[in-house]
Amino acid sequence: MMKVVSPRTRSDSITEKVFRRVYSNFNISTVEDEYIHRQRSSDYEKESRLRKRGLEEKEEVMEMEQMGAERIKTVLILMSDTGGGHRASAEAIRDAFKIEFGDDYRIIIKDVWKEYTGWPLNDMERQYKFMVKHVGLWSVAFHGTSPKWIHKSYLSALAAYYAKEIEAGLMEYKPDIIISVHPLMQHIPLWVMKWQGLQKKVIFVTVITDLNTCHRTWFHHGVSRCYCPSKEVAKRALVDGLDDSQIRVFGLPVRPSFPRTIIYKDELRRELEIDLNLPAVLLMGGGEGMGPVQKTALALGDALYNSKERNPIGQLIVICGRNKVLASALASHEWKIPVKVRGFETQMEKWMGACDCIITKAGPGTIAEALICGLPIILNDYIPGQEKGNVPYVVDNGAGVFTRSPKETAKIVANWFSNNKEELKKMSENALKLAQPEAVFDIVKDIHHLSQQQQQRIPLFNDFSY
Ligand SMILES: CCCCC/C=C\C/C=C\CCCCCCCC(=O)OC[C@H](CO)OC(=O)CCCCCCC/C=C\C/C=C\CCCCC
Ligand SMILES: O=c1ccn([C@@H]2O[C@H](COP(=O)(O)OP(=O)(O)O[C@H]3O[C@H](CO)[C@H](O)[C@H](O)[C@H]3O)[C@@H](O)[C@H]2O)c(=O)[nH]1
Repeated sequence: MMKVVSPRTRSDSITEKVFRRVYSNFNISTVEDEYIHRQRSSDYEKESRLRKRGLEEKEEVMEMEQMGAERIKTVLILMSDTGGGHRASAEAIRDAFKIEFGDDYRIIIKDVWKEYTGWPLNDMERQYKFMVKHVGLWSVAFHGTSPKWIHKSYLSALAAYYAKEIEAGLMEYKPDIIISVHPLMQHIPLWVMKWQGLQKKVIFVTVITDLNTCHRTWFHHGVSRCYCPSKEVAKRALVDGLDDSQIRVFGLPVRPSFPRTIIYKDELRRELEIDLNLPAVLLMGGGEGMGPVQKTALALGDALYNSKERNPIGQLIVICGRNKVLASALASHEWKIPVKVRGFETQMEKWMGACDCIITKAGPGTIAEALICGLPIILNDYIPGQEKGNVPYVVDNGAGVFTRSPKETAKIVANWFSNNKEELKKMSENALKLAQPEAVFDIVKDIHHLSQQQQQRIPLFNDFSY
């Protein structure tokens, strides 16, 4: 039973103000009842004092109504550093919330599994890294866990085992909205929320960060929304039984710094100390520096050097991500062309903006960012399973080519930089056509809309339900 705040026990605490807002009708009538009662039995002075209080109370209720509308909402984004893609999307969503809604939302990005649970959930980064290094193992794990009964039974066992820890992790921040940007972060939190009776009170949405052949763990029927980056993924969601009303297709969320960086190539090159006149190719392999990066760099070192005229026809930028072994091997090599070897970069939009084309494994984040920058893409590898479908996504849309051969890759770049500039230009135009720079803004606006609808149905639950 809720406590009724009488005028005599009035307090200025926000909780009570909000409380009184929710129960305003009850509260006002209590004030009036008391006023009438006292009017009958007491002297004039008391009567006028109470009347004044009653007016104050009504004013306060109006003030509280305004406060309620403006109350800061908490958004918890669930992700894991299995690769760099999930964090990049989480940060994109955080930044877009900030740009669109200022301080109306408090955004928290967390790997709740890592911080609150035990093995195997708290060790996914290492397991993922190990499995994708042994692609056969990853392929078996990815496809072997595709049937619902397999991943559901395993995940439900983990949810039951870690229910208390996960509940503590999720509820520490009292989120109004939970956004999952990871394939293994639907089932467990939704089950735990159901057990705690919070399912109707906390909005739960999934933002899928794979462009095509994604894992089925992304699709959970209990979500308010499932944001799909492409029509292909939306089709899979429908086949998996999600309702049309749950699905939205806006594109993959990319950090707003990408569309918002005005690309003055010369200025970026000056800032990054890159040669102003030579065409530049960017070589990378996701957040972990995966794929045939080293061999490709060496092949480019040869192919971009005109040995007859003894001058380079292009330059190379290699971003090794967290792969320190790769970075030190490349840094110690002697190059005939200008080469920059970098580790994990936090301003990828600048490096992409300064280059003319990109070579990468088929990571969805890198692809979506490169498209926004209008970079023709050479895909030189893909992780079986979730990245396989990214190859036709790029190639069939004329935004790039696929080859696993480092020599072939180097030849294509040398050709683009010398005889075939037209093809490079055409592919750049196709890349820009495929880009969806507004996706992340469309996603946060839709979540905001959901949250407003929720507030109308269950006003300000957050102050009372946890
Ligand atoms: C024996 C049955 C095992 C069923 C396992 C089902 C679900 C696993 C859930 C939690 C375990 C935590 C281990 C996580 C390993 C890291 C996976 C990861 O984080 O992948 C991230 C990656 C994108 O960044 O995710 C995906 O693209 C899709 C996720 C695919 C889930 C695959 C999980 C496989 C884990 C262990 C299974 C090992 C062998 C399975 C062999 C099954 C043969 C029937
Ligand atoms: O130095 C670096 C290197 C990379 N990045 C960023 O890291 C992200 C890499 O993401 P990708 O999706 O290209 O690839 P990852 O392999 O790192 O991502 C992982 O998550 C993805 C989902 O988002 C896919 O599931 C993918 O298969 C999986 O390996 C990109 O945003 C890229 O800009 C940096 O910020 N700095």
